[in-house]
Amino acid sequence: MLEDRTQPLLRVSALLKTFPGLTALDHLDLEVRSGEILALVGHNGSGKSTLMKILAGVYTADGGAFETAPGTELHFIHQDLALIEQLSAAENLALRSDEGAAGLSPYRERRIREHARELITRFGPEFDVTCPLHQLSPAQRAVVAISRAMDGWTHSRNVLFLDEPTESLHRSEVEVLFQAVRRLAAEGAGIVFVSHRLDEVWSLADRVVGLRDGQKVIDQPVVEMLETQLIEIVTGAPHEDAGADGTPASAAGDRALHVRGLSGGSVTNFDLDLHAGEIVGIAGTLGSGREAVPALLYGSMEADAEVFEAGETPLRRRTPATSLRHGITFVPADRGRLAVVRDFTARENLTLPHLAATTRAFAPIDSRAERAEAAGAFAEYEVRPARTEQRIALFSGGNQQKIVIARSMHRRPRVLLLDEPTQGVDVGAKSAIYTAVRRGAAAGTAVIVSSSDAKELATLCDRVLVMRDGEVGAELTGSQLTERAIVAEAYGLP
Ligand SMILES: Nc1ncnc2c1ncn2[C@@H]1O[C@H](COP(=O)(O)OP(=O)(O)OP(=O)(O)O)[C@@H](O)[C@H]1O
Repeated sequence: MLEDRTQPLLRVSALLKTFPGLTALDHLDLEVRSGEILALVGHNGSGKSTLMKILAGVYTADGGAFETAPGTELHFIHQDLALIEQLSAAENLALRSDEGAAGLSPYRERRIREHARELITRFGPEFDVTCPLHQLSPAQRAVVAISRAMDGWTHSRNVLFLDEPTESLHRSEVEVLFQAVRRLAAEGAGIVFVSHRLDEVWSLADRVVGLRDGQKVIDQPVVEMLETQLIEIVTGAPHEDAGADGTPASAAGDRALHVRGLSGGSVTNFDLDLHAGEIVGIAGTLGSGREAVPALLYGSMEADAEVFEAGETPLRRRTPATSLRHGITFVPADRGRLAVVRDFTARENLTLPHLAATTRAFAPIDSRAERAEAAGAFAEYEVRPARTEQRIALFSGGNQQKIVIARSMHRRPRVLLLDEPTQGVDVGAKSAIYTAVRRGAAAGTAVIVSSSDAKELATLCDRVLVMRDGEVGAELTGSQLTERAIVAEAYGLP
């Protein structure tokens, strides 16, 4: 244990972690001091989550050590949030505190509900704390995880690790979270913040530690850094604006979707005319309906529609299976639960939905064709490590996202529905995904992108529908389509 109060709260020395055939952490040294916010950055697969898992006791290191100051606790919010999906927000929060044991108290239910509400409203709009977590949006689940990590601290000199906590949050929600984080740091906590959003690193961090292939390549105060320098360190490549590689596809072609009066979840009377080759964004704050639109269009969320036509074909009973048959595919935000078969290899996950293409009649799967297809997708999307035979669950979060997007683009769908497509993805991969989406649109796919990232929508889309209170509040195109305008419309600002 670190004894002296002027010493760091956490010191990591020469930490080493290997997995078969790769070194995930290569003799990493790191210090976290009281009162500082440290941004931990690095490309997908650079070792950030591995470091946190070792400190949290999930993995054992193969070498090196770490120590904490007396009384300092380490708290973690992992990418997968580690919440119990079948329980409500209130119950998840009660598990963290002594309330979980007070099962006989008649007032227990009310008390845990009130406690949960109190914690959750620190981070923005209140929601139903008694509803099971799997019915909440990703952003609401993140809010529950953050509330749980900050609940019940007896003193402030703890270290809080946040692994991409803002991925599903809108900009204003991010600012609420940042204010809470800054308050904790000002009270003496050490914060380690993992993010691929460099603008967030800029606005929040005091110091930046950069990892590349498990090694520390930079450790310096943020004020001494240039943004381009940071991007180069993280990607290992000269900086190019992620959105600067081509103009948005704008050739509006045949009708892909014609929808009138779509209602379901928090959305009412949603109308859409989508054409081949168009990229249409869906923006809006948490609770505006933005996050429900792709699932409603896909049929994975219950919805009614007065008119729903794919091309010229009316779809009366819509389910994911009928959508797929009519060329409508969906990449959900919550890929860990909804988009991958965790025990299958990356190759199997890539080729599963379209095995017919690599299967000859009455013959086993043509594994050579399947392998060639997987290798091609890995190269195109820069998936790391380039091991198509590795179980998908062993890839880092961002690399899993690249695999899922590659899969859905493969069969040239009529309509591609993307929910938070670059969540957890580094700047290099973001650029690869934008290029692939534009290429798909140029080849005739109509794309819907629901995103909390206004800059992403302004960069990628031909037009953006801004949701407010479950309805389309504004449609932005041409010169009106800017990041600022999207945010202003989402919040009803002048
Ligand atoms: N259990 C495991 N078995 C084998 N390899 C693993 C395992 N866990 C992680 N890895 C590998 O270790 C490397 C580091 O992964 P890690 O998840 O720490 O990256 P990361 O920096 O958090 O990435 P991301 O930004 O995509 O979340 C990657 O190459 C990953 O594939």
